[in-house]
Amino acid sequence: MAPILADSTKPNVPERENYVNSGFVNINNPHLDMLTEDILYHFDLGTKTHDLPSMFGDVKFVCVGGSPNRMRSFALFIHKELGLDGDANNITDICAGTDRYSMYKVGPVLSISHGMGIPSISIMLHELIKLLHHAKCRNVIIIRIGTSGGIGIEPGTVVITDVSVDSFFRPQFDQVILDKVVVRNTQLHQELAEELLQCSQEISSFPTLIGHTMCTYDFYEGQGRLDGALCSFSKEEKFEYLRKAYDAGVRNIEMESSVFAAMCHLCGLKAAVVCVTLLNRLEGDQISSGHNVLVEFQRRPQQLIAKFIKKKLGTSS
Ligand SMILES: O=P(O)(O)O[C@@H]1C[C@H](O)[C@@H](CO)O1
Ligand SMILES: O=c1cc[nH]c(=O)[nH]1
Repeated sequence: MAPILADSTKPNVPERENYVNSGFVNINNPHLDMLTEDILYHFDLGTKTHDLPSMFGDVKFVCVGGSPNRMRSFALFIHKELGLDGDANNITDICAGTDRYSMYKVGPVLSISHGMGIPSISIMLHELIKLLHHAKCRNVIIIRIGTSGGIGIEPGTVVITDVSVDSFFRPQFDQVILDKVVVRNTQLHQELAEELLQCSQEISSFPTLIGHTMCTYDFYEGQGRLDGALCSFSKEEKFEYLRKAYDAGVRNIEMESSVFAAMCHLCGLKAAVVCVTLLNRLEGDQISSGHNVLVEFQRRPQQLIAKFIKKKLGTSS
């Protein structure tokens, strides 16, 4: 068993100040100072090949989500919502030189895909956080707009995460570093979550709530599904587990929030996780709603975040 450590990478400032440290991103890696060039390999960007401050210095909102198509749609949507000049269809993928992630910039909004699961979003976040640092961005808000499985709530409900919990309902992310397990905090920014909930009250077309989000390493066995290629537990055991999760305050399950919360927290980025629920896991495992319903569900977090961004920019009517 690897030794378990409390996190030693924590910036040496009180919790609250972590978010107001001149508004810059807190990078906590002394080795970076030794690099003459930093290549953000999975973005196909670099400090010598690209002028990152002029390309990204004005970014104030970063929205991330699993699918490249969703993040392109979000970029087109936010372009329209912000009433920006030019033809949105000309928006190009900044990461077109690689097929790992897609990235679109629309005014002060960056929309990036992160793929599925903790390893994929974690790589993207390392490079994104360094990009924000190199670009000297300040006061950035980062929001994951995703999909999830709900527990005991109506499909289509949008859940704003207060804390991400692991499969044992613990508010922590266990990062393996060398031969040690480093335990990291997975609290999301509470005021931001409240602000988003308030914003949602102005949208009457779908329910929104704040709750715990369980982050797993897998979609099937890891989320207690009976319909994977492998399953070693009974239907009764599945329901007992999901009911325990509900009683612990979990309202939805997805696969990225824990590392997202942990890394953003450590780097002083104000972060939120806003996921729509595609089904109620107490009613089934298969995502059987029609294509149009699922498309409409996926737009819900986008609508909420567009409203929030417009409010923040003072452009909402
Ligand atoms: O960002 P998305 O909505 O793709 O994230 C959830 C969690 C997994 O990555 C994926 C599973 O279908 O959906
Ligand atoms: O059930 C679900 C649906 C979407 N994403 C998940 O991780 N789980």
